[in-house]
Amino acid sequence: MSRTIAAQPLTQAGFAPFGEVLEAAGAPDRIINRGLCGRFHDRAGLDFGDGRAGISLFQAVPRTLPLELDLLERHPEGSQAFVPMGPEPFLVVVAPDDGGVPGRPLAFVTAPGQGINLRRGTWHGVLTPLHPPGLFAVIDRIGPGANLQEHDINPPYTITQTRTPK
Ligand SMILES: NC(=O)N[C@@H](O)C(=O)O
Ligand code: NI
Repeated sequence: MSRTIAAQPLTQAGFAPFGEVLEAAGAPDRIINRGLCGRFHDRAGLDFGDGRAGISLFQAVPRTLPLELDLLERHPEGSQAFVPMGPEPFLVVVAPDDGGVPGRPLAFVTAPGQGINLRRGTWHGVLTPLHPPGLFAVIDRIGPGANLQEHDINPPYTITQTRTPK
C-alpha cells in the first residue's frame, strides 16, 4: 500500500473517530452577553484522568508540505486540545490504534478558526503549523507520569497537499 497520504480538509465527520473539531460553525448553542456573543457550548470531550487540566502555549516551527511523517505519539492519560492563536491553517495527522501500534494515518488541513481536541489515547502527529507564527494554546493533562507514548514510523509516510473530498 502507498506510503503517500493526501491531506484533506478537516471536518467534524472525518475527525470524529479521533476527537472533536473546535469551531464556531452553525448557530450558537447560547446567546450571551446581552445578545452580543454566541456561545458554542461545551464542545470538547476533555479527559485528564488522575491529573488536572492545564493550559500551555506552544510556539512551533512551521513546516511545509510535502512532509515526511516518521513519528506518531499518544497520551494514554489524557486528552489534548490545540487552539491556534491566529487564522493560519495547520496540519493534523491522526491514526487508528491497531493492536497497540498506529494503523494507517489520516491527514487533515484546518481552515481558519478551527482547532482540535484529541481524545485520550489517540495516535497523532506532533503539533505541525504550516505558516508562522505557529503559536497555539494547548489544553492537556498536568499530572504525574510520562503520559507520552511515541512510535517511530519506518519507512516514513509522505504527507502531500490537500485533496478535495469526493
Ligand atoms: N509533547 C508535547 O507536549 N506535545 C505533543 O504532545 C504534541 O502533540 O505536539
Ligand atoms: Ni500530543
